[in-house]
Amino acid sequence: MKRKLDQNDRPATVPESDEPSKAPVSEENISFADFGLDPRLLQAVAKQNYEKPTLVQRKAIPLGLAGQDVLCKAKTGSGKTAAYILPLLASILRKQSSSAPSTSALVLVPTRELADQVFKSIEQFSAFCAKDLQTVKLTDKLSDAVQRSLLSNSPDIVISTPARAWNNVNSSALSLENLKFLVLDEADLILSYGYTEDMDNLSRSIPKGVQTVMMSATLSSEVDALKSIFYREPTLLDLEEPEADGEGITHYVTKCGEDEKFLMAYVIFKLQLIKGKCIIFVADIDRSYRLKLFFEQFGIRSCILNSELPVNSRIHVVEEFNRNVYDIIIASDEKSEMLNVDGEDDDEDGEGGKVDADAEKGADGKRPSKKRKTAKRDSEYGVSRGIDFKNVATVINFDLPTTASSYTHRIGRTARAGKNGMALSFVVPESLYRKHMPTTVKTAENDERVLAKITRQQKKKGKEVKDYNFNKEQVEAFRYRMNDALRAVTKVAVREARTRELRQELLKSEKLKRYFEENPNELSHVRHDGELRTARSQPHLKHVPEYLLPKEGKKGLTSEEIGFVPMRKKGDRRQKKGKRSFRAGSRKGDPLKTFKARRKTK
Ligand SMILES: Nc1ncnc2c1ncn2[C@@H]1O[C@H](COP(=O)(O)OP(=O)(O)OP(=O)(O)O)[C@@H](O)[C@H]1O
Repeated sequence: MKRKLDQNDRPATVPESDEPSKAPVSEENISFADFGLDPRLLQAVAKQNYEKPTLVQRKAIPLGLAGQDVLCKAKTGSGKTAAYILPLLASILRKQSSSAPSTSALVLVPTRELADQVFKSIEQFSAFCAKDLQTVKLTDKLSDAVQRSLLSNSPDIVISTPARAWNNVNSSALSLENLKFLVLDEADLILSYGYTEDMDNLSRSIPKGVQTVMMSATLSSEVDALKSIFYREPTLLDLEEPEADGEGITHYVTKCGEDEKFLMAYVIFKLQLIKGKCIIFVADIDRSYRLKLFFEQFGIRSCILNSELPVNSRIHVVEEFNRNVYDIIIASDEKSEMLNVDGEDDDEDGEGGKVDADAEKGADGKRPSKKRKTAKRDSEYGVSRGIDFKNVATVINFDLPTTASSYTHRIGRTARAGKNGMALSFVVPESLYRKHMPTTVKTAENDERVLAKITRQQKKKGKEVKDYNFNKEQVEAFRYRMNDALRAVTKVAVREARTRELRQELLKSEKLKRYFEENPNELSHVRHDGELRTARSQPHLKHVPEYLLPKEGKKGLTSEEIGFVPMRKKGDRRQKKGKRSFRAGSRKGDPLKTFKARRKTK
């Protein structure tokens, strides 16, 4: 059995290259060039401005290049994608150009969103050798005939969910006969999405000796189960990166009643207490529309992400968010909602997944009928796992997730690639929980108990979960307006908004489908953060009257050190415009100083 490596081990041997031998390079100073990668790959790495490999890349790339099986656990946002893509591409480029075309690599992912992201990463890393390899992703909404024709040329790399991959293998459209490289990205999630049977089937079609790499942010019993598809014992990389003081994520919670969540969200966004881009997680789809309509009342623009929306729109929303077109995404994290309806206990270390899988699977190992009934939802949807939302300053848990593990993945959307970020969670105390939480959101596990687990989980990582120092008295001044807005957001308005958005997005999705490949730049006019206008409009709410604002400005609402998370890089579109940000102490643009909360221009 191969031994387990940890981060203190010296780097695995860098494979031989034709270059004359150099003095050994120390672990920390290793560069991408030291891996002996194909120059075309190095060019692509340089184009992405990656200066140095991250820890997971330093450990996993040499193993991958040496042909070893790897099972790797590394934290969210640590650069796992490049850690497997680079060895995968290197292995394909080593293939004899004279050999007959065949599919050499299969990348299995749990969601369509992730498939799209992996596809784009492969495109970026193969930018200088694009003519030498072909990549196909099978997760778009394509007919079987189209998928068959895509596969007819035996593309070098296929990216797919296990279900799609198996369908195509089963119909002989995809041959895995010459497979050399298998990747399971977000490995622990693959089983919890109900792909057990597909994985079993696929494992029988995969030839022995295929190099297998599994990547995950958590190690769980699902990963153990998946190990059975390995033909060799993998090298285990269990990497825990030390965070320097003040780096990474700062965790805040604020205890509040159900309606106070809306009050705080209003104050936070209308008065720009939090700067930069933000993802707000809510427990279900209706809640996301409720919050969006609520924000609309105040002229706060936001986009929605949920499993009901067409996949093209979902992908486009993430892309545009990453290009800084939008500031706020409201995402319903339906997996965690559905997976924990029975309130099973979860693992405190955030290494969970078992609960997810057990709750998700029926006795036959398939997804439960509850899910089949909601047929319109895409079972291959997922945003809290694996998606690389860029430069997210804050993750707000408007509804607390039901497990500590789910918390880890949600907050992993911020502080990625060595940046800083903030997580703010609204926690409904036990006394109010039973009484006021909507039944759709309520679970057997109440917020306070989940919070206790999260706190323990973070403590083990040396992190503190702090109180968000909100001056509740000052915030109270805004309650009247909050109530006004919330009254307009009726159940009927939410239902209509949901239907309307779906209709609009289906139309947009058609457009996106037609133009995605040919004219990606022409899509800038397809926005996803328009007003739904199904709630009664109250124009006066869009302005913040002077008398509501505390004399001390922002300080009157939150303590000085929280809220602002500098995230922007040079050359950022919005930063260039310089429209929304204001410096501390400057009156210009600060709604608390000018007493005019400005609406974002369209
Ligand atoms: N060596 C590097 N230097 C700078 N940035 C990097 C490097 N490697 C990766 N990144 C960037 O870090 C971000 C996170 O990378 P990636 O999505 O691969 O993380 P991950 O570990 O797969 O996260 P998750 O577990 O959430 O899927 C990406 O924006 C990526 O471009």
